[in-house]
Amino acid sequence: MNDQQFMKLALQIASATNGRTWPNPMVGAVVVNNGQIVGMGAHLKAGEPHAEVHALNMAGDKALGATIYVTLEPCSHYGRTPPCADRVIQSGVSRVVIAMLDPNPLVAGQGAERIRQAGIEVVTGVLESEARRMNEVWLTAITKRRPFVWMKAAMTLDGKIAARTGDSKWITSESARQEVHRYRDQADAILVGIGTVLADDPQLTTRLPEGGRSPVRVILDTHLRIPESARVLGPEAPTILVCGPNADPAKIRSLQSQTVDVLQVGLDNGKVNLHQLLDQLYRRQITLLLVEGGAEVHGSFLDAELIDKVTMFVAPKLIGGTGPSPLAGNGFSRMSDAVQLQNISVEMFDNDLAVTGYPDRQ
Ligand SMILES: Nc1c(/N=C/[C@H](O)[C@H](O)[C@H](O)COP(=O)(O)O)[nH]c(=O)[nH]c1=O
Ligand SMILES: Nc1c(N[C@@H]2O[C@H](COP(=O)(O)O)[C@@H](O)[C@H]2O)[nH]c(=O)[nH]c1=O
Ligand SMILES: [Zn+2]
Repeated sequence: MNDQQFMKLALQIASATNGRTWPNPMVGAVVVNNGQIVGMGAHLKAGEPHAEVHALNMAGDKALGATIYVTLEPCSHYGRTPPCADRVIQSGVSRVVIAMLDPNPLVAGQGAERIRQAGIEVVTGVLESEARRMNEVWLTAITKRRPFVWMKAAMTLDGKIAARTGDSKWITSESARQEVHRYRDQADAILVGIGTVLADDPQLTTRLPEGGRSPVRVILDTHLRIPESARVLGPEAPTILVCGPNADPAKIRSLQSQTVDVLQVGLDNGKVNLHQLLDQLYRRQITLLLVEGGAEVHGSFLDAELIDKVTMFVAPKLIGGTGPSPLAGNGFSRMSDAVQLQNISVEMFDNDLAVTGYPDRQ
């Protein structure tokens, strides 16, 4: 096997920890001596040992003269764990192959430099784009200091998220909706607007055959119109109600509970300031925010240029009429100003399409 194949293995081990290492990145490491794998490991949970440490512990003295493949530059700082760069140097490996440098300002090339200074050969950029894509969430969070925003919507072929009566059950198939629960299982938080709560009374929990973890529920509700009976106020997952500065204090107190928090943020012409909201959510260590609608919320995230990834489910059915489309808000006046999506992928769930893309940011 060559460098790319061993790095591919390290990436596969890392991606198996999807959604569980936050607010840390997913990282995998493989130690190879004379073409034989002598150690491998992944970072399993923030605060626990890093991938390199697991792999080098497994290799033991077989690390001597070996090559270590790691999907992220060995760290060089004392966070919740000691620096991997030192561990790598002590291990006796003679070559370090890195997929991507670590943009965390605490590391940012210093790890690789320290290893080079110790006279060890360092190669970088092997399967770099795969490594960046795998940690797209963490990369956005660590560089932009806000959660990665993943917009998910579902519409009929004629572009509606509900009938003109508001009825929306169901647009997509059971298997497409199950895929959405796998997104929720990965997400740290899920966000909807009060309109969706009033229309659908959603639970917004993760309900997979194998269980899954329910994200924090974030409800944009500027004037706290949410009824006390709303299912999202239940105890099965934490809920953050986001309202404006002049919401009724009595209502705030009546809504607060063991699992319900009320977060007041500033308003931008009558709507929640999304930059302030994301800053507050980031402070709560939320790095992947799944935005599930409705149209006004999606439109305001688009207007604020805060969408990092889009998945649109398209069901091959026609509802007709003047029902709502997936994105409202201000939008753009010219088609040439439309947000162009890149790195498009299309999946099918029964007859439903799931189109995923990334807004192309110049
Ligand atoms: N109506 C449809 C969707 N509707 C999405 C709305 O957010 C809806 O309120 C929630 O999905 C309901 O959440 P919960 O199941 O109660 O946790 N989303 C979809 O992907 N397909 C559809 O057909
Ligand atoms: N998970 C991971 C790294 N994560 C890096 O270290 C930071 C977290 O440090 P700590 O708080 O000590 O866990 C994280 O933000 C990222 O920059 N580095 C690595 O060498 N290998 C790993 O497996
Ligand atoms: Zn480390």
